[in-house]
Amino acid sequence: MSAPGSFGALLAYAKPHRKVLAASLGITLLASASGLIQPKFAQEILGRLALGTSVAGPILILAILLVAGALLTGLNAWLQQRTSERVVRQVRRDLVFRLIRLRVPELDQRPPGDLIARVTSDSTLLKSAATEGLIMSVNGVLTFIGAIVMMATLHLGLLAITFVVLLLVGVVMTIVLPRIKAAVARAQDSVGVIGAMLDRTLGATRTVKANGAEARETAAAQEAVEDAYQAGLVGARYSAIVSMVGGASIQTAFLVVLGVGGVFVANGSMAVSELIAFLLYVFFLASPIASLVTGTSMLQQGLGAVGRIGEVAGMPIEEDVEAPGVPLVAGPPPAIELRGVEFAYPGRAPALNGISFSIPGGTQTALVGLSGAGKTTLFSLLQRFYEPSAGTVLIGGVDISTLSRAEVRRRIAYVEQDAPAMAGTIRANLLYSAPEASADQIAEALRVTRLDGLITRLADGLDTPVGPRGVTLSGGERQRLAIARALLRRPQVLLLDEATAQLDARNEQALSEVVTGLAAHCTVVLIAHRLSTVIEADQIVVLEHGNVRAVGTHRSLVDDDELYRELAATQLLAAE
Ligand SMILES: Nc1ncnc2c1ncn2[C@@H]1O[C@H](COP(=O)(O)OP(=O)(O)OP(=O)(O)O)[C@@H](O)[C@H]1O
Repeated sequence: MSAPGSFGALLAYAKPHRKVLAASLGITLLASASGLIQPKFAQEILGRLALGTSVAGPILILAILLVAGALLTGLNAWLQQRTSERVVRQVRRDLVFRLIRLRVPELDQRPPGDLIARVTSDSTLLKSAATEGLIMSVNGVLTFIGAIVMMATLHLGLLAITFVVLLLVGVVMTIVLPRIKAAVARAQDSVGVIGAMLDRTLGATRTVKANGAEARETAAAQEAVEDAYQAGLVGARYSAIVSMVGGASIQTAFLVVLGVGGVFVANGSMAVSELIAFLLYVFFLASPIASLVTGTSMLQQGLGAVGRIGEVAGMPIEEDVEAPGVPLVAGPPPAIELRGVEFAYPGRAPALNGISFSIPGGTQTALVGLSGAGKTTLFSLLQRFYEPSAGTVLIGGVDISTLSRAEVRRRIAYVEQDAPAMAGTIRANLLYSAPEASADQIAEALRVTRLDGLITRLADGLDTPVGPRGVTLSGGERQRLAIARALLRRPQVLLLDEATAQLDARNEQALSEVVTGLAAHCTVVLIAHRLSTVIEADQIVVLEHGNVRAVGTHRSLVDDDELYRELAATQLLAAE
């Protein structure tokens, strides 16, 4: 695979469209060739006029060439732009596919706004580079060679003079073009930062407003806006230099050729018609040079974006999560076993230090411990969001590292710590875990989670939108919605991360009873900070600094474990 940002990587995007691009290049060359022979016809017409013979033939051919050239140019523009759109569509499809499947460790490190910018903004820059830029560059080179050959047939001395002047363009382009690429990459990085900043701010609007931090957030985003502007200016400056040198060199070449050619004509070593044809070629050169300049600038801009797009292609994804239409795994609730499980987040002290304990199938186990003890981390390992650095996790006696992630996750329903609802309606949120759920099943899940009252109060009932991240619901309603979603999944294993933390006493009690009842159908593991859920548990695992400190029932732990007793006596496990 080509390195991100390399020309090879850019070509890879164009490769699937090589036939259309080749056709388009062919048309471009044809149009250029027709332009290339026009000065020859002009020379012919001038010659015939001098001799007094008919010029009708050459004029007719010239007219046909002009019309055909215009038609071909139109067709070409359409072909190129359609291909550009297709390239962008493919890049966006690939990026979206990969971003949704990025591994959790990668996602935990990357600001979503920057990742989004790669799909929206970087891909747009690639648009013209992978098609128009490529064709213009190749066409520029080939037409340039064509013009040089034609000029060589007219006068070698004048060609040599023209060359010297044009050499300047080559030197300037070699120096300037890599700088355009760097400037574009910097500008795109800044666009990514703007996305990341806004994502951060808009994702926490209430915190921003409550802290009166609008000015600070605006200033931070404006800094990135300014960076993008400055980088854009640098790119614009270099592009201007290239165009200026391109244009000036043509004019210089024209004047020099006119002067020197004039001398040749005066001393009779060159015909006037030859000089005029040669001068027309010098002017004609402006077109391939402009093509080259614009085309290579576009390519450099594309390369700046290709680097950022290619980075995503290099990020590891979860390749084993595709399971379209595969039903949840049915069967008796499985036992869960952890054997010597060790884990550390990148660059952090170990979060789990060789944990071992068993959860019998069809029971309810509560994990308790001080904040940061490693409870949520354990859930992440159970679902293979992260992999342990040592030890084994077994579900139903099977080492989950031998199963695909899809298979592991199909057994499990998970209610996250902050129970996020997804933008959309209440119904969409419920069906997210179980698209096939019947109206009766939905009604039952709502009844159990005591959401039925809320639904009847809402004018649009189940079709009420919940807003971004479910902001139009209360914290407790959001939590109950997440639990209802998990129940509809009818999982073998139910993981509840402090799922009842935001519920009022009545709802909490009701849900605790539901959860206890569920243990008959699935293995329930819950992270608990409150006593009511813990008391009912068949087993309680007390974690401390990534170690299992004690395992037992509420009664036995109150008697035997000091930390548990302390937890039970304080707000963590509220009043007995
Ligand atoms: N994604 C992450 N990247 C790096 N470190 C993390 C990450 N998630 C958690 N940690 C760290 O790992 C340790 C264990 O965190 P974990 O979330 O498992 O604790 P917890 O017992 O669930 O705490 P709480 O009860 O407060 O939710 C903590 O020190 C935490 O700072």
